[in-house]
Amino acid sequence: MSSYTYPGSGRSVRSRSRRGSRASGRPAGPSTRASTCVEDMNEYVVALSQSRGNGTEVGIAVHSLSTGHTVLTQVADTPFFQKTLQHLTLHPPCTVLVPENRNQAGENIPSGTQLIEEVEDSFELECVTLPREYWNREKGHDDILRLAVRNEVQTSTLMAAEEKYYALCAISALFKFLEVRQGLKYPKEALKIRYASSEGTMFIDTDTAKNLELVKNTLTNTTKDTLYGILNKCFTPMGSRLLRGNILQPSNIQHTIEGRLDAVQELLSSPEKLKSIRDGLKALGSTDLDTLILQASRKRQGSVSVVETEARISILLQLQKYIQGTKSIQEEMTLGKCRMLVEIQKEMSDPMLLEIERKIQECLTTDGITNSAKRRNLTTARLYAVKAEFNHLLDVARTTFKENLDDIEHTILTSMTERHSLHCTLEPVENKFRLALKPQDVEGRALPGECINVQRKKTKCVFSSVLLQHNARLEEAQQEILLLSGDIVMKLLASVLDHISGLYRCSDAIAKLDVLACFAESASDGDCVRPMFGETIAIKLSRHPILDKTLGRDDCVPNDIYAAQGHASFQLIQGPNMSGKSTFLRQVGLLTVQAMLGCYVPATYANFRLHDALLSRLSNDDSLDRNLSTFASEMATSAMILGLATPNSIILIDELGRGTAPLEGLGLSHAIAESLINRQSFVFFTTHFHDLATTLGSMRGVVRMHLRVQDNRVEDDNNAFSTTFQYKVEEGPAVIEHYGLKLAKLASLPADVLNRAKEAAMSLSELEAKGRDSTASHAMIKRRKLLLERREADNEELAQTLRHLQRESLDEFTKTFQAVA
Ligand SMILES: Nc1ncnc2c1ncn2[C@@H]1O[C@H](COP(=O)(O)OP(=O)(O)OP(=O)(O)O)[C@@H](O)[C@H]1O
Repeated sequence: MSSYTYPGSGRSVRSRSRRGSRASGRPAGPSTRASTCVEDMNEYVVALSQSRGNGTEVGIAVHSLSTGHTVLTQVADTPFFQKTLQHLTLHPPCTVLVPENRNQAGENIPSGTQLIEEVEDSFELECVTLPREYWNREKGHDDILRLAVRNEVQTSTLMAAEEKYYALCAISALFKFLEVRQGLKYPKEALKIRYASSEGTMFIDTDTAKNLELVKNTLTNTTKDTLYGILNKCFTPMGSRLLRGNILQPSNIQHTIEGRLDAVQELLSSPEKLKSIRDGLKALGSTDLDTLILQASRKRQGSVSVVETEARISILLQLQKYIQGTKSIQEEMTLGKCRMLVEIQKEMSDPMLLEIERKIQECLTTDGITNSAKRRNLTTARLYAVKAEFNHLLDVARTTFKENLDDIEHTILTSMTERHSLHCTLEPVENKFRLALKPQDVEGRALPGECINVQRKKTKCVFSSVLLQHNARLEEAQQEILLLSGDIVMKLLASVLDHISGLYRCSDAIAKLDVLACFAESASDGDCVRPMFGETIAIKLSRHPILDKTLGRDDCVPNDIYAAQGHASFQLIQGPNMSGKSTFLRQVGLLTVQAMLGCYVPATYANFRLHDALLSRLSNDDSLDRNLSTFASEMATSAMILGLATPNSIILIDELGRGTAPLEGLGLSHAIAESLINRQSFVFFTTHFHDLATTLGSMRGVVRMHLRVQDNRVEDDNNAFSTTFQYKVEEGPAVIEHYGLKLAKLASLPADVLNRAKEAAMSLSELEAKGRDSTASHAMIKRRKLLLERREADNEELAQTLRHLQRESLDEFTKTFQAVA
């Protein structure tokens, strides 16, 4: 068991080696290493509040440090906390807060130790404990009231969180931590806080997200060659964020998905419109509107110093530019017919945005201090950022300033020319002025004594003058202007933020539009088809979405996929090593996610089901880095799958039972498969166990498939042969035997080793065949004996036994018949 130190509130709770901690403790949980991607930069502060005792109710509050977005939720979790981990994968944490508890001796101990272990192992961080009094339901409720932007989202958040005790506790601890420990004080009603329900989404456990490489390439630790990487053609950070969230938690509500598909179809039908919209989005640049809104909220209060005023003006001008940018996009959308595009257009033309634009336009000059061409004239820009005639007092101060400036210009410049023949110019710098001369005017020449702070540069010589320094009136007037401007800008920002909900709505709308336009763009450059949804999975000539891009369309072999409730829910897939089994499984998973995002898929026809969960046991999650044995990991993942699988789940299992003795592996694989068949989940199951095909083959719902391989056999004493992998999935059992040996030959294993391996394999096959015969005769003897014994038993029991034996014999007959055929 891991050793913890209990150093008191707010300090790390763990002082153990992460590796190996599980090996000595409870059974290993499924690998849950998070699938974060580089862009996320783990920027979320997360608070977790778990029900006491054996319950697994977990309240989660997450807060983005860059956008201020706060999401709370409460989940009834599995024993290994997959749902909590999935939520954290969506919001990669930099800090995780947990409540501290006291044991009988009055010492502080972290509560929910198992949850803490899972989180620490998955996200490679150490949780931070906070005193119990921070975790307060009422305070959580008040925080939402105090900090959330007042709009319909706040109302629905309060309603949804009303009965969620642990979620409210978590949010109260979160804000207490941010305010007290981090000194982050948010102004009232400035944050986007929402309650997220997992209802209406497909659950994807963290292992599956990782193994399908949905958002992170495990080899390169980037988004390259991931589903996110190939789909993400978004221009805005909000769009990319939304896309990533949707990939990790796709919708399973048909209305929502069809709405997106309608929008994509409409954009696809008008390439010019799509291009103009994407050009408009591109012009918005990489500015993160959510971050900008948060910065604006933070600047709502504070000093009116020059630096602060400058920052406020910069934010206001960026907001104005953003709103103007959205206008051009709206114009392109006026012809929108489908529901979602109409809604987006409505959100983007929110009257609040026009009001914000009007207010900024009325007050500020647009070519203010953000204009880089004028940066050298910063002081002047600062002084004239607020428009003339906007404020009478400001106009008066400016007139005084101008008079002083003219006066100085006249006195000093004239005096310099007349007395020293130096033709100076006046140059504003920071909050003061200085004089400047061209280098050739001062070359080899000493400057008069009244010139001080002389700096000779390549392009000019700058200096100050005693006269200039003593001009207090000029500085006074300048300060007056800056103070008045600061006050005006502060009020302007506050009045702009009265419309903060309009800004947040606009940000959401831009994100949605960006994602839809990116789906349309992806669909426009390839043979993709609009997916449909029904009771069966039927996909014609589908391509692996990532291989399609990386290998190229010509080299990516298309495959049909079919599964249906009842007669074909369990696909048992066999084939030699390297024949493409794992790739096929991943293809099924990726296409399912892609379709449920509302995205066209690479196929010629596609019908999907809407699933409640996508679960998997794929072969590259052996978690060596977590000191888990392959077998322990397999069993834990299988337990998780069996715990969550329903008839609406889609499950991908790749070569189960490899990590233990073959017979045990076969037995476990059979039992797990049988359980999934009985649940009627849609399962794609690859295996190297030939016997599994025999034991499962006759069960209702099982369809046997194989990956076609062309065996170019010229088998002689030298084992000369070659195998062509065709990556084509076909119905029926696999036909090539000892393909492992053939692949080993291709890998240039020494000939003597190969020959020995072949001999051993042949002998084992013979032994196995003999064993099967003797087992069969043994079973027959047992059956006869049983029949004799049953003669004495009551008639019904006898009838049942006979029926059972009849079924068994029939099955065996069918199998023999199929084998002979
Ligand atoms: N449909 C396809 N089109 C093109 N190439 C493919 C296709 N399917 C698989 N491949 C290629 O074949 C290689 C082997 O595929 P994969 O790993 O899926 O085989 P496998 O049967 O699972 O092998 P093993 O049993 O050894 O794990 C992959 O590297 C992949 O690039």
